[in-house]
Amino acid sequence: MAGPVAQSLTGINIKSSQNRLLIKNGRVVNEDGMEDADVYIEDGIIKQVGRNLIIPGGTRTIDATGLLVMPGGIDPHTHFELEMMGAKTADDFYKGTRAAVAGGTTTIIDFVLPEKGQSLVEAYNHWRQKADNKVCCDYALHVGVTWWSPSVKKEMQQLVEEHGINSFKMFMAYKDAWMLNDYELCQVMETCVELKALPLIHAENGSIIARNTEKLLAAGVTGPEGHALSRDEEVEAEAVNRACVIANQMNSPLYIVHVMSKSAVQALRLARTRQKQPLFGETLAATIGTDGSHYGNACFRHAAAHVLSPPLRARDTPAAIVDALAHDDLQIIASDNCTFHEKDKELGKDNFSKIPNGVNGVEDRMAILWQKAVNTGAMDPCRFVAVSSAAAARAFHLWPRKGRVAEGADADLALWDPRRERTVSAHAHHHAVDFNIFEGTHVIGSPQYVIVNGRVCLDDGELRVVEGFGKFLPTPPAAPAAYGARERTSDASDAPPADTPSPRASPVYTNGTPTELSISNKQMEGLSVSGCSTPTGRKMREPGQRDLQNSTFSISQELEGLDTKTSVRVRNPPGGKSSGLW
Ligand SMILES: NC(=O)NCCC(=O)O
Ligand SMILES: [Zn+2]
Ligand SMILES: [Zn+2]
Repeated sequence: MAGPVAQSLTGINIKSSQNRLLIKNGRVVNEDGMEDADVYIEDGIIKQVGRNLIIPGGTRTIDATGLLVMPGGIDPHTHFELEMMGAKTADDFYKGTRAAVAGGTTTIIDFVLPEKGQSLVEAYNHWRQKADNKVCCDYALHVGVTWWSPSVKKEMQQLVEEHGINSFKMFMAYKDAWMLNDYELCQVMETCVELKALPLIHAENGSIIARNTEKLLAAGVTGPEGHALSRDEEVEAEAVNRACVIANQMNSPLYIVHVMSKSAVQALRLARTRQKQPLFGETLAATIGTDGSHYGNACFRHAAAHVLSPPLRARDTPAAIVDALAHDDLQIIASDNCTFHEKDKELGKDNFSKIPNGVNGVEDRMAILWQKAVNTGAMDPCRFVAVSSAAAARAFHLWPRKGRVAEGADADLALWDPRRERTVSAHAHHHAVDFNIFEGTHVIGSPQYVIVNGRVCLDDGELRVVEGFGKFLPTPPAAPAAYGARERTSDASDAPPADTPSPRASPVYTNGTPTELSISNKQMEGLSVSGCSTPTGRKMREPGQRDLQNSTFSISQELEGLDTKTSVRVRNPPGGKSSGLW
């Protein structure tokens, strides 16, 4: 008798402590505001957010005093278990998602990349097989359109309608491998519009890169420095501009992956003034956390470890890219985690064009962003949440189930300690690879707890992930952020579908026409815009924007005198003027 009773009692205890969780005394941060509030979680879902909550007995309590309770990070760009350029990435779906969770990321979106001529659905099934039993956190998938034919078009439809895919990546680079020509890009984008899927673009001019590479090799430049020389900023910016023009002609929204240069940001900024449909810009932790000076390192291993495409840029680029993220020229930060062991990077020992492309980032993305953007004062914690989580949730139609601390949302949380100090190192990271491009970077701010679907996976600094615990997230088409913007005339029209949880507070949007919103200093007196995120990528321009950088606010109020098609929710900070953050 004693055995079964004890077992069942233990079972109850385990069940209750796993299923019920109270996070007390923390400061909840969303993209549009912060509040001191407790968070109660049951069965993987956030059930209550507020003060003086009534909580059932047997609930585990985490004291979050001094911690920021933020939505877990969403990294919309990873490559786990990818075979590329004759090598296979070091991080598989287990080690990759384990590293993600260690750094505060609770959802990743990986890329299915079919071989030329391979069925897209077959490649998708292969990716599901690789990932499903290994992921430690939830994941979704983009599918690459690496070749084109009528059968590919049919399979895109099948993937959207039957397999939960709502985004397709195209390459303007990797000539003779994944690259599509402009005519093909037009057709893929048209198909995306028909399916209400979001087209993603790797924007670099592959033909110029191929020719430059031939010339550099002929001139005896074979080392990793040749990688950057073969594809300078102009080569990226031209492709960004061309991709935007093609999207505009096809009347398509567009998402540019891994924007790496100031010139590319400038091209995006210009395009956005004329773009008819939403335009998203993604950058990488690598871009803000390091720079292209490493390509000149005499050690091949060191220089090659930094090779990715587009390449890292000049030393002034990281600060400029942080600024672009802070001011909504860019909306999202990803990692493009694509790690290769030293022996694989050596495939390009005598020819830089054969170095497998890719770096780490899924683990350190959030801490690097915090260090480079929040600790420097470029960004407030709300904007941090927007670019590291909420904006990706919106773009890929996971919002507000993901990317938000709110009743009804998935209990994916990063309990962030803004005082926790550490030095990034390959000796301490959780990647499979033995090199870290952020080696030696001192960061202040890291997660102390990470909760994945209600399970405490980083527990007071100790990593306790479970292989296969995560699940595949089907992403439906017609994300409002990509396809709903033109119809939107008020916050209400952006309401989530009936089957998704409603957020606690209305998000901030500019919407309607593709004009830039300008707010005068007079209009801004005593007011702060709530959050800085705009799902359509529309910008809020000077002088209003700067005034908003360090603001906290609570009471909603509509600004008068703005274009009637533009609805901006503003909040009056307690006491009239902006106060400190936390
Ligand atoms: N970015 C990179 O260098 N490697 C991963 C493949 C890609 O995203 O282009
Ligand atoms: Zn790419
Ligand atoms: Zn990539």
